[in-house]
Amino acid sequence: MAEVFSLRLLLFTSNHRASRSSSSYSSSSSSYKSLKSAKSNPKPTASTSASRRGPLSVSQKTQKLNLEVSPHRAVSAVRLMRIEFGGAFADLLNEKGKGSGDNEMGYVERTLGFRTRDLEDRDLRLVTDIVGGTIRWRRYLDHLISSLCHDDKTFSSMEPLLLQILRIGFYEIVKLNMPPYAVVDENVRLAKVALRPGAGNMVNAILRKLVLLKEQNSLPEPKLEGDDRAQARALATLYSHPVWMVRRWTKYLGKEEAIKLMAWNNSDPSFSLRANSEKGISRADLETKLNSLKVPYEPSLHLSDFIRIKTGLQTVIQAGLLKEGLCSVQDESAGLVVSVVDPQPGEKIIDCCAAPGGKTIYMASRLKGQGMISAIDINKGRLRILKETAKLHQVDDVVTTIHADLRIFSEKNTVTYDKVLLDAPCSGLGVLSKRADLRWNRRLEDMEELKKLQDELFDAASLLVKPGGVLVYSTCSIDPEENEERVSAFLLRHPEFHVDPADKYVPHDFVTASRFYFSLPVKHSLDGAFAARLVRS
Ligand SMILES: C[S@@+](CC[C@H](N)C(=O)[O-])C[C@H]1O[C@@H](n2cnc3c(N)ncnc32)[C@H](O)[C@@H]1O
Repeated sequence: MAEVFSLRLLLFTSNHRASRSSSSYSSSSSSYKSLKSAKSNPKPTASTSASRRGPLSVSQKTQKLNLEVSPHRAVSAVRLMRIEFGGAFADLLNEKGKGSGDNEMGYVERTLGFRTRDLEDRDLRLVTDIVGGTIRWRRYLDHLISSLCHDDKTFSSMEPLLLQILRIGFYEIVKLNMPPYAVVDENVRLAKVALRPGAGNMVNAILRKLVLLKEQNSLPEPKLEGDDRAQARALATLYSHPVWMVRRWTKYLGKEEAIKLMAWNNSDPSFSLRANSEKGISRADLETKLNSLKVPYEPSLHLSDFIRIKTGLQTVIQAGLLKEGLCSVQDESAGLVVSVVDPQPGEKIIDCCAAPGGKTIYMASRLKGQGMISAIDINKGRLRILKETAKLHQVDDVVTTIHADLRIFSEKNTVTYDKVLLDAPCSGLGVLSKRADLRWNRRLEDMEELKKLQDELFDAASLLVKPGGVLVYSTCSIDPEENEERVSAFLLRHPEFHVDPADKYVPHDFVTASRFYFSLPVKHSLDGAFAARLVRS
């Protein structure tokens, strides 16, 4: 399938002429010229176009034109809408009268005449890159866009799809350094096709201003000046994070480290794969597979069955390695939490917040068929995924799932366990490079609620530990208030527990002064994670 689709669209010829002349940019860049050998998409979009614009006159119906939009941009724009508005996305389409309210891809198909499942691998990768990058850089991009709008109202009242198209264009020009003329041309066309000619003109005017300013090296970036608050706001815009995160990290890590952390969060994430030893797949077997797929990798320095890949995850997925259960995508930082638990064959273990089961399955593989793991979670859907994965990975004989609220389960339960893992619900502040949208979904107020829940779950989990047994509290957060502070508060409430130093279970480099396990993204080039190993007297 061609990278650029020809769309047969019913529009006034005059509209088309106007739209072409309004964009003084031509897509003449060599890299884009090749994309222009578009195959025509036989699916006519006349009826969908008509439904958006009202009934067409006879002259309109007979004047069919070919327009080209790049499918990855169109799909990216609509996907960004769904991510930002979630369930409200369908209503939004109805309100604006541009869709019947079903799913995003139905909307793309009706409006633009192609289906996401028809996208080529290359386009799918572009969608991933553009969506991830545009979300990460949202605050920064919006600052630039609003600075280049006529007035504040133009920006604040901008219709959502138009804003997404502009964000994509700004991201491509400023952060991806793509050929600006091609980007302007393609995004203008997308705005015209997906919205109306006037929207295309607006995209054209704003993107052209941007290109000019970029060429003159005078982008309207915020200055790092004024008091702490003003500087935090400027940093938040420059590195595109919420202000409260900048203030928190500046407080706990210092300004320089906070900046490095934000830069890390904005970089392309790398992934680790775990060879599925439960199914008899060794790391060497996985390496052979990756070699044949031409996916570059590096063996983990810390875990014998892990491999790091910077690119090629799509290839791994498409080759069916995950579907066949030959390997799992699991960050080494999560693998090291399992090392802190140190599951041994024959042990009775309970994983208290288990779903979707990354750690449960890895722990089960370390039991080598001897022992048992009870996996509790309050979320039925996620627990179902865990159950299916256990089956796929052939560890379902040692894993039992329990759908329950841990706080209620532990009060009624009389059984105690050798080892208890509490991988607590947390802010996820250690995984922001992988979870591009998470930074915008977390609020400072969430932290207080989370800490209360973490304390309650910690107390509940402690009831399940047998005398002499082990309790591991872990998070994928780098925030001391969710980590060390929760453990200190727990130890004050529970003097029957003491710290078992993490040094025996993970490399020294990952052990804090308080003898907990801690991976820090900038230092270890992994996700952030924390684990405290406690023993009951
Ligand atoms: C950080 S995630 C666990 C990730 C999991 N350990 C893994 O490695 O794949 C936290 C989990 O806690 C569960 N949870 C939250 N509140 C709970 C409760 N009161 N009882 C049991 N599970 C709960 C959530 O549904 C979520 O699946």
